[in-house]
This record gives sequence, structure tokens and C-alpha cells, in this order.
Amino acid sequence: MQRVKNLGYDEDELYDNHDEYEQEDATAYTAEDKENFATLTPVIRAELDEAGVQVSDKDIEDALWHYYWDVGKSVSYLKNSRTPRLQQQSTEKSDKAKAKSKFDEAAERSAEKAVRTTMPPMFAADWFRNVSWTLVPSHVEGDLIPNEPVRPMPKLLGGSSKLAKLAEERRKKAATAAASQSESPAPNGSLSALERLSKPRDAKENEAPGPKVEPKKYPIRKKRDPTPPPREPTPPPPEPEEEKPDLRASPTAFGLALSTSPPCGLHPASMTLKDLLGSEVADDPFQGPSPDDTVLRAQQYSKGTPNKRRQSGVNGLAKKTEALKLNGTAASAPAQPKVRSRGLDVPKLWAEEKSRRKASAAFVVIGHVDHGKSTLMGRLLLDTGAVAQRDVDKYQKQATEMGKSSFALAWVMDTGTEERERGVTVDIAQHHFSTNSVDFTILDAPGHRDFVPNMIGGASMADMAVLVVDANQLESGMKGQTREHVLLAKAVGLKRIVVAVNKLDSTTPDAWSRSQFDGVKGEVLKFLRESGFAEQFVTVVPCSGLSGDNVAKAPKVSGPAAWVANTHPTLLKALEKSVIPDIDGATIRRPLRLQIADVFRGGVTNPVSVSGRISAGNAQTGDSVVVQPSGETATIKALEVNAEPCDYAFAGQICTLHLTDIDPIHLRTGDVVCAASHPVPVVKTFTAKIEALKSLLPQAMDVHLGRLHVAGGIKQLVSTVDSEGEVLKKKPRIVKAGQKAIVKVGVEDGVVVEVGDRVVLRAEGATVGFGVVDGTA
Ligand SMILES: Nc1nc2c(ncn2[C@@H]2O[C@H](COP(=O)(O)OP(=O)(O)OP(=O)(O)O)[C@@H](O)[C@H]2O)c(=O)[nH]1
Repeated sequence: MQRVKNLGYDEDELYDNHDEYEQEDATAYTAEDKENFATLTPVIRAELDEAGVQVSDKDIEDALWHYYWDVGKSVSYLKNSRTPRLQQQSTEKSDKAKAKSKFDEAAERSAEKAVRTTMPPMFAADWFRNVSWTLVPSHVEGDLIPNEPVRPMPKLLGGSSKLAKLAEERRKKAATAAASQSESPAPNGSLSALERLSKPRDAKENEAPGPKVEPKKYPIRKKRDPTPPPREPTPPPPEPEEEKPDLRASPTAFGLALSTSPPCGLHPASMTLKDLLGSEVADDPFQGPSPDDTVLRAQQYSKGTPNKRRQSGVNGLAKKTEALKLNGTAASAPAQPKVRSRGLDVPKLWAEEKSRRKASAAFVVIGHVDHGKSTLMGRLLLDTGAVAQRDVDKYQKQATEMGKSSFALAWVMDTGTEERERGVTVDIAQHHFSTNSVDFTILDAPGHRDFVPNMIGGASMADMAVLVVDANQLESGMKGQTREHVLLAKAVGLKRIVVAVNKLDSTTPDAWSRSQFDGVKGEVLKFLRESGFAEQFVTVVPCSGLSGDNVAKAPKVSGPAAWVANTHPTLLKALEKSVIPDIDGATIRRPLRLQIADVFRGGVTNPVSVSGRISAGNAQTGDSVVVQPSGETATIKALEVNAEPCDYAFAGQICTLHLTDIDPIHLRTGDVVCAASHPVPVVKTFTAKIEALKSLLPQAMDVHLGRLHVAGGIKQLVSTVDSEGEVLKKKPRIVKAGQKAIVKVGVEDGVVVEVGDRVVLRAEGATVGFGVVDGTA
């Protein structure tokens, strides 16, 4: 199974009952650790003796280890841990419920102290007092004298984990390494033990080369390898490096003063600003562009090169940062090379491979809430090998933990947390599975009425529908959502339906009651006939998604479902039979048109991707496209069909396009990707030939165009027509339920429609009409 939504599961996790992390052995102290203990323990002991605190060497070592050689914190902790534990005594009961570590207790006490500390008031002027400025005459020039900190630096006590400490240590290391590269002062023999230890280990090793010390093993929680990313499509040719001018502003005088180390031999307290900034700045502080000038220049540059800006947005932060490094020669920066088209003749390839290619079909799963749609599809995926038994076992375990064990198979389809928590399908889940003759895409639409727009979106991408009816709930199966779903399936133009009469394993009094199945089948066929479906396009199969009988495999000939084996095809066979390839060469040769069903962001190699069904034309790597209604252009960087990389895709396929040269803000669900040479116009009104399900007047309503739904309404009733399209009455005052009519539809925001597109009109949560666009002028 390949998921369009790029959700992957780490196979190793499937049977992992425990923690995802591993602990490394932390017991062994290295020679260096021991040396650190030997050096620091006396320092701490001296501090503690002064404060009258008695502790063992072991306690000191523990504290040093915990605080990663931070003497200050270790001393604080040890002092605090020896103070009376009043709070602990008073809350002994609650401590039993959730025991605090001694480190946490010490941290709390320390935090309390910190809050109570009274701080002297501090004013901004204090910072600038005595600070010379760039144009101050030398006779009034003062010294920059850093004061003692006006308030103590906040320190973490007890709350800092070794991991955090390690990160801090790494930062220090990097900073010191950078500093030592530019300037490496001679080792000072008078360095205190603390100073020596605060130096990075590498630096120390440089001072006195000796036997290589093994790095200390910390009890680091090591994360498992992440789930391997989905296979990337064929990578595009690497983009040549381009030279970018430097746009970075030099630091301000004040910033420099704050961040610059004192020159060798000068004590910070006696340093003047001139010492810090050098004569050049002091002589002419306004020489060169100001930071504002630099920013303005960068803005002007990016305004003048919109394409470049878009490319940097798509190609990631690194590129964007590079693009901002301008220095005035920006306008001459070379343009980003385009993804090259391979110049394939897709219609020709399509025709050549037609006989060899497996048929492909997408079906939408419809039916009332809880009639077992997701479970049935989970079963189908499991039994066709698209999902592994161990995956289902994992879901079974998780579902049982959440008290929803019967939903394990449904979870194969319902991957969103909300879907799992609520036990209902919220979005359209897409899954793929294959038989020997057909590649199928399942569009699992939400059964709940709150999500009908998603259902319309799913159905509009499908070739056929699978209607799931609970054999025990015929009442609801023929009412409510099922009725609306069936009408919507028809409204979006679906003709073929496979009906799965489900949950036959739980019919009463006998499981697999044949009479019950026959009764349900009769009702459903009648209902579908009345709804406008031709019987030759409807297949009804008995099955049980939960037990798997007659889904992909025929039931056992000896069990209660034996009668099914001889009389009905499995659901899978029925699906295969219903696939009628209806895409012709002319449709493939038309200009590209794909309505975006989903937008994906954030991949490293493919920062922005869209998926949807190609309704006309074809697409290949390197094609230029226009996204309507924004009118933004983009280039197809790579394509996937059935989540497999491929060089091209054509009408009828649901595919993913990885785009470049476009800012993701211009891509929304419901937008249309068109061939750059033939962008579909954006309109605010169009006429449609519709069938009324309720009485219609010129009125406000929701206008659904596939995956897009926008506010709008009927602006004008043009005429009523008969089934042949002949005008019965012009400008009627009302169109009654069951009548057909030509109406003028208006929408608030421009939409992309073409003659022949399907439109569904809904008002107050109900579908009131549907039809086909027949004019956009
Ligand atoms: N006995 C029995 N129970 C089933 C069968 N199929 C599904 N169920 C149960 O019916 C309940 C609903 O199943 P789902 O698959 O979530 O139903 P759904 O139609 O997808 O529901 P929505 O996603 O909310 O539309 C779960 O408890 C399933 O275990 C079946 O064939 N037999």
C-alpha cells in the first residue's frame, strides 16, 4: 500500500511494547571524570565547610556529575538539599502519589529564593552612562566600564538535565573553538581549576598532548532511527552553485561594543570605544551604508526579481539565506536554472503502453456513519497485501488500549488522531492496492454529515462508488447520510456502484442470514433505481469486513456463509468487473487540468507538492504550469502516481506533483493546475443545467465544484428544461423539486470552471440541486 499523504510507519515500532528510547551505559567514569572529581571535590568541600554543611564525597560527586562539573550549581544543590524539608513533610501524602527527585526539590527551593530576591531598580540610562559615543570630542570621551551585573544571572538548579547541560557544553565548545581559531592566548599557569575545567576538552588536549581520552558516556536517550522517508522521485539535476553578493549589514557601533572581545593587553574596564571600533569608524562613523540602507537595498533587489524570490521560497531556507546576501550587485545575479523538460510525447507513450498497462480506477466509499466503511476497506487492504498483518496487529493493540478494539481495521484507513479519537472518518483517506489486472485507489469519504463537503471532494475524483450498507440497519442505511451520499455520487457524475451488504456475520438470530441479505438487496436496488442509477451498473455483494468473508476471499464452503461462495462474487471481483477504462486519446491530448485535492508542504527535497486527479491532458517533469485562480506559475519538478515516482502522468490518474518556482501560499485545495499555455479563465458567474432536489429561487447557497466549495448562490432562474434540454419555460419564478432548469450561478470569489464541470448546490446543510456547467461567459 502506498499512502498519498506520506504518512509512514516505522516497521520496527510495530511490536515495540516499550520505550522507544535506549539507555546507554552510564556507570563507568573515565580517567578524565576521575581527574575532574579529584580537582573539584575539594573546592566544593571548602565552600560547604564555610557554610557549615556536611556531605559525603559521594554526594559531591553525584552533584558534580548531575550538573556536569558546574561547581556553583553543585554547591547550591548540596546546600539546599541539607536544609530542613518542611514542605516535604507537610505534603507527604501527595509525594506518595508522585515522588519528586531530590534535584527537583532543590530546584523548587531555589526558584522560591530567586523570586524573593529584591533587585535594585535598573534604568536604560544606566547602560549608557559613561559610554563614549562615536562623535564625542576626545576631551569629554569617557571609558566603557562594565558594571557588576545589577541582578544575579538566573541559574537553573535541579531542573537542568544532563542532556540540556550537554547542549550547553556543545555551544560553549563551538564558541570557544571559534575564538581559539582567531586568537589563542598562551596558557596561563594561574588559571584556577574552574577555569581549566570550563575550557573545552579539545583545547585542553591541545595544551598538553597525551593519551587520547575516550569521550565520556552520558546516559543519553538515543532515539531510534526515524521511519525511512518515502521513496523520493527521480532527483532533478543538481543546480549549479551561483555566486551571491553579501547583503549582511555590519554591526552597529553599540552592537560591536557589546559583542567585541577586548584587544590583547587591554583590560575591559579601561577600554575606550575607539579601542573597540578602531580609528576608521571613529573618524567617520557614517561611512558606508547604514543598516537601514542595506535592508532597503535588499528589499529593492527582491522586488525587482520576483522569480528569484519564489525560487528561494521553494528551494528552502538555505537558498533564501544565500539570496539575501547581497551587496549592491544584486540586480545582476543570474537566474535560477529551470527544471528541464524531457520532452516526452505523453499521448504517444500512453497509446503505446495502453495494452501493457494495468487498468487504474479510483472508488469512493460511501454509506451511513458506522456501517463499517473503514473496517471493510482496512480488510481489503489487508487481504490484498497492501498492508501487513503486523500493522493491523499494532493498530489492534493501540485500539484496545483506547477501548476501541473493534476499530483496529478501520485504523488502517483512519490515520488522523481526531479520526481515531472520535472513531469517525474526517478527511478523505487515500490508499492504493493492486490486483493482477487493476491498480485501485480507495477514497474513504467521511460518513458523518459534518463532513459532506469532503465527501463531495472525494466522489468528484472517483470512477465509481462502493456503497456500504449494514445488513442489520437497513432503516438508517436507506436514510440520512446514505441517501445524501448516493445522490451526491450521482451529482458528481458517478454511474457505477458496488453495494457491499456488510456485517452479515452479525445478523440475528442467525449469522449470514440469506433472507436478510435478499431483503436488504431488494431495498437497495429499488432505492438506487429511484435515485437514477441504471441497474446494469449496480452490483450487490454480501460480506463482512470484520471477519473478511467475501471481501477479497470467498467464504469457507462449510460455514454459515457457504451459500455466498456459489452465488456472489467477492467484493474484490465485483470491483474489478466494474472498471471500464473510459479515458481516450483526445482527453489525454487536451491541455492539462488538475484540481488540487491536497497541498503538502515541508519535504526537504520537495518543499511543496499537490495531489489530485488529472481530469484532462497530461503532465511531465519540467512542464510549466499555471495555478488558478492565483495565476502563479510553477514548474513540475517531479511526479508520483500511486505514490511511485514516474516521468509523466495523464488524464484519469490521481497523482502528486512536486512543484518548484512557486510560493506555497498560492496553492490551496480546490485550485486548478493548468497547462501554462492554456490557463482556465477565472469567472464569477456561470450558467449550469441543474436538477432541483428542492424548490429553488434566486437565493444564497454553497457552491461545490469538486474539492472547492465557495459562498455564492443562484442569481437568476433562466429557464426550465426537459430531459433533452428543450426549454419549457423562460424566466420561471420558481424551479420545483424534480424539475430541471438552466440557472445562473454567482460566486463571491472567482472560481475556475469549464463547460462540462459538475456543480453541486447546497443550502442549510442539505443538497438542493446539482448539475453540469454549460456556459462561463
Ligand atoms: N460485526 C461486525 N461489525 C463491524 C463490521 N464492520 C465494521 N464493524 C464495526 O462497526 C463499527 C464502525 O466501523 P467503521 O469501519 O468505523 O465504520 P465507518 O462506516 O467507517 O464509520 P465512519 O468512518 O464514522 O463513517 C466498528 O465498531 C466496527 O468494528 C462487520 O463486518 N461486522
